[in-house]
Amino acid sequence: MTTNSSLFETYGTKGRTLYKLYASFILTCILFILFYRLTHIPLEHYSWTCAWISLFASELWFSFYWILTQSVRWNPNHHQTFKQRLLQRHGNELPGVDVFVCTADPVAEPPALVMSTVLSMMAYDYPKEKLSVYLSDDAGSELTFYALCEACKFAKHWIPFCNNFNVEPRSPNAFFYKSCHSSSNLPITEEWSKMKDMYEEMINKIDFVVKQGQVPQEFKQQGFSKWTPQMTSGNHDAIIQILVDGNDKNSIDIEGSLLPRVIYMAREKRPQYHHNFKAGSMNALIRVSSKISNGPIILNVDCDMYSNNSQTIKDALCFFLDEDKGHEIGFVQYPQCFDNITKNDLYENSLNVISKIELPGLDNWEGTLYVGTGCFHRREALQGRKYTKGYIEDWNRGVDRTCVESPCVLEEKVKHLATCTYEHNTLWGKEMGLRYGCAVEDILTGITMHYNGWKSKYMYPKRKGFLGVAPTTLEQALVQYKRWGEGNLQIFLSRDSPLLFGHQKIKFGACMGVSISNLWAANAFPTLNYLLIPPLFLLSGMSLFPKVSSPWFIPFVLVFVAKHTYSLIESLYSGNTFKGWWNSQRMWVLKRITSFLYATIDNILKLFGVSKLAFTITAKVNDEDSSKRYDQEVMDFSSTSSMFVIISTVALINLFCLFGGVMRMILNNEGTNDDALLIQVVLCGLVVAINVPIYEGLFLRKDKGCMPYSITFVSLGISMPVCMLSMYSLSCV
Ligand SMILES: O=c1ccn([C@@H]2O[C@H](COP(=O)(O)OP(=O)(O)O[C@H]3O[C@H](CO)[C@@H](O)[C@H](O)[C@H]3O)[C@@H](O)[C@H]2O)c(=O)[nH]1
Ligand SMILES: [Mn+2]
Repeated sequence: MTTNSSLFETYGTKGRTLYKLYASFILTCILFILFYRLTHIPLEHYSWTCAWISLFASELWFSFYWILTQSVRWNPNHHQTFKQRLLQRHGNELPGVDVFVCTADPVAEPPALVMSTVLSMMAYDYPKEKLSVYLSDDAGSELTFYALCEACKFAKHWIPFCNNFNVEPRSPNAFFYKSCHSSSNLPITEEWSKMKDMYEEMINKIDFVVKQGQVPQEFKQQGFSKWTPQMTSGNHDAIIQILVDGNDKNSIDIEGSLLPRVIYMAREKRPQYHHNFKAGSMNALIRVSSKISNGPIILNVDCDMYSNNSQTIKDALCFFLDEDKGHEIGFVQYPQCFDNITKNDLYENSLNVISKIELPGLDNWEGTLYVGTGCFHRREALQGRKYTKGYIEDWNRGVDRTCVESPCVLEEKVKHLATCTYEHNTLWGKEMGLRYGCAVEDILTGITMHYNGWKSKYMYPKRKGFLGVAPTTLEQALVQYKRWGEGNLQIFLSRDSPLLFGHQKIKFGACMGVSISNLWAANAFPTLNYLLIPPLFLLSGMSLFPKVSSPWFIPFVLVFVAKHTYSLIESLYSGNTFKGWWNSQRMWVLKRITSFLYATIDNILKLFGVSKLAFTITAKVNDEDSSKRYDQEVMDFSSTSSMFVIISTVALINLFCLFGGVMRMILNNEGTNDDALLIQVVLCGLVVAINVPIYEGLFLRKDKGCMPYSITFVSLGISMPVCMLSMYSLSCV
């Protein structure tokens, strides 16, 4: 129910009855397939029986997984916000908002890029006295600190420029790039050129310093004394620097308006203490900010995620401040969108289907995911408070700074909150703040907040709220998914598992929906099985599927055709191209047999205490050569990753089996048996078709991005004997 006093409105998706009919149809066919498998087990020889049962097991798993994916397709939710009403009602007393930006490595995450994010955050269309931007630098790098000092100077010009010309997006990097490369509505005026020159000057300075690897003495201003020569990124004191302080008369831009607060933080690092990656830095930020600005709303972004829409804060506040439902909302998540996706999305980085279908679907169950960036939190909820009926937020919460301390005094006063030992014997990382010990701390933290009784909203606005950088090589994409798959499976196996233990705490639909990603990794073995067994048996002429003439053939074909047609429609609806869908089908296979396989193995090793948690940061820049390949949508194999061995081996086995199997059928001319092998031929043929870029990388391409020779040799060395052995041993039985 919505009244015209609501600050937001929710509506479902059209055509759900049709969808439910389709789903029931698929379910019926699936049941037929499973029944067929159970009632037709071949008992002639052992290997055939085993293969049959293994396919049955895979199909059973895929069926179960498919049922999970229905939860988010049942009725995806969408929201509309009313910012005008918000301003009418709360315009004069909007809550304080603290923005947290995390960075961790000045090489993988160049300071110039991070500053564009920071500047876009500073330039939000929001009362500046209510806005504070915190940058956590896990590398404790003076290069990043230098860049931030420069960015604060530049902001004095940039923010008034944004206001005067209604600039969008407010990341200078994205803005100038976009206005040079596409038709921008802003004419190239004198101001525009002046601003661009100023921006380039700043970037050149930052890049110069980064290239030098240190800040030249003459560039050093106040604050740099905290960096000593002995300091390393993994071993240093806590550093907190208030660069722009709201109370300071000098904190104004060139037009005399107040600037938002800007704070730099590098928490203490010592080799003997685990720093808990991003979760650790977020928790330090929560504590430090509580003494400096203490905004009741926290916005968290990754260092590459700039604000693409200056109205997003107001947009998000429409949820929190809604008189009817706002009090129970713990967080509002915006989709993770990217600026560098190519037309056909070669590595399926866009997350389009997740953003357009799955997260809105989870919203319907009041339990969307916190995905680590582009998320607004209620500070109290993030700190671990449980929701209780009648809870009333104090939106005026803040820090009483009437008896003003100087920034230097304040910096020293809050330093202890960012030390290694502060959290010892506290609930931080367990029940307070972001949760520790998981590679997807964001997902786990979101789930915990739901367990604590908070609801969440997922908002996909017309103009995207945030844009970031997606991985641009195959290896980076797979490594990122390995981390995600691993962390998610760990959640599934833990006491926080929504599917196993969440029923009483959150809606069952949410338990199912969250488990889709929790169980990504578990698809590895069933998929490998399906990619290897049918082709190897095709090679030996042994059928594992019904004949074309058998009535049991029908459910197999129906499921296959209907499921893929639907996935194509869904993909097109979510904004992909046809080729993009085809690419996503390939990545679906590649991720499952590498990232998710490794993720599963790592989880097993972790159970035995062998493997330790790691966080490989995704590089946000690449060399020119590989960027060019990415822009041209040519797959990049230029590394000797063991993942590529698996990919090549599976692709080669399918190629050999298709070739050998079809040859055998032609030579033997086994008319009746051909009929029984058709599904295997088609399956194998599709796997080969999808792997064409892999074969090109192995044998045809000569550029720097082709498959390294060592990988070609090793994968040939594995796939050929496997095919020969299986042909020989299976033909003998
Ligand atoms: O020790 C660390 C490691 C990472 N980060 C920051 O965490 C963010 C995410 O790292 P990135 O390498 O870009 O990983 P992604 O896979 O792109 O990140 C997604 O997945 C992560 C969980 O695996 C979440 O933490 C992120 O918020 C989410 O965007 C970046 O800003 C990093 O600077 C830290 O602050 N400290
Ligand atoms: Mn990232």
